[in-house]
Amino acid sequence: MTNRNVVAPIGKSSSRVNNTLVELAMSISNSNALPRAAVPGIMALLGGVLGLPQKKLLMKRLEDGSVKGGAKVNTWIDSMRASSPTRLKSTQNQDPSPWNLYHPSALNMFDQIIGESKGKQIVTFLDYDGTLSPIVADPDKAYMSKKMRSTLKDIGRHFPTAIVSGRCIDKVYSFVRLAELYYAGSHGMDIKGPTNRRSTKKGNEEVLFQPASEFLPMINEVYNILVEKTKPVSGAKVENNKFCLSVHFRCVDEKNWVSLAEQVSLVLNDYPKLKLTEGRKVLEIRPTIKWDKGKAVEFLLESLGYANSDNVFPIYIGDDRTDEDAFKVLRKRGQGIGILVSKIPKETEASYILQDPTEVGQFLRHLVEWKRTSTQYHQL
Ligand SMILES: O=P(O)(O)OC[C@H]1O[C@H](O[C@H]2O[C@H](CO)[C@@H](O)[C@H](O)[C@H]2O)[C@H](O)[C@@H](O)[C@@H]1O
Repeated sequence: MTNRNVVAPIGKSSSRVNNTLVELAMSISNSNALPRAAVPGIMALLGGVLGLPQKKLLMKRLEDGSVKGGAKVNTWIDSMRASSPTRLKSTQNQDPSPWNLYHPSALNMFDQIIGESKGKQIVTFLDYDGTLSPIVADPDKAYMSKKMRSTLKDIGRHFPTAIVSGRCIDKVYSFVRLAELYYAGSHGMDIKGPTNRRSTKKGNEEVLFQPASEFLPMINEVYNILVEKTKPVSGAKVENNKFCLSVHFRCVDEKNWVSLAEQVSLVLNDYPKLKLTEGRKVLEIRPTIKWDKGKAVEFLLESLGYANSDNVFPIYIGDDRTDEDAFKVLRKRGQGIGILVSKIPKETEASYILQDPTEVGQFLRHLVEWKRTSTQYHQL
């Protein structure tokens, strides 16, 4: 094939073809299916068929983002894979590895944890997906079990309790349906307090804090763009979490992950005020404000009157990278404990481990039982 066969006549269609070639060149450079050594040759070949303006465009795009973007896209994908590996190797029933030694099971260490909390008010902070509900393919069907809900009801009766989620509050509330709890949705950017069940049909309406409200129009705009751009990718799903968005990869064939991530990257190039974090087979887009689940925990502790108190023992349970911000806050305060929900070793600021939502349920029921018994003992 000669260059002449590829280059379209001068005019609009020529520039369209050449712009497509620029996109193609970027996809090739970003692709991790090709050996890196092959990329310069292919780029040179495509460079040969492009007109000068497109060459300049290609050079510029490659310089200020796309090759860099390629590395970025691959990092996102590696990170998503690491957060949710397909083949899970349980950490239980293995020889104790250093990771198991440094991050023991919160169930095995229950008595020690309770000992540490002595004389202090326990406050529980619970992530939703992967912590209270098992990970499922369809994010709209991530229901909690009846048993978990009744455990959560008991937990809320005995301890101030907040659900801290990447989801929008309405969605997470529709799964939990407990008006007596605090909710920090959109990664803590939407905080609401308990409400009197009779005063509102919907449940939680008491807004405490919304630090990203000015981003609402931008988030909606990006949501609409992403829905359009990702339509051709089979299995891709964009979820509007009010102050942030999730692009789901779970049902997308892995060979299409790079091109889906590239689409997201291209859209985000036009929105420097938004940033991206990686979760479990999901890319999460949110405002670049300095607010996260950790800040939400601090805000809630302050609202509960424990800003500078030594008499509080927060327990934060979560499974995701975004929960690390909360684990860090507890470490920094030197108060309470972080519990990571994971079957595999992960880098974490949490002190203890629970394997899955079933173990989370067991741990929470132990807490309820302990509280009931100790209250009865004090009443004697
Ligand atoms: O902070 P979280 O409550 O853990 O929210 C993080 C994301 O959770 C949801 O996605 C995850 O769970 C889905 C249902 O099990 C699963 O299909 C998806 O692959 C997981 O990433 C939620 O849908 C996202 O919007 C949240 O950002």
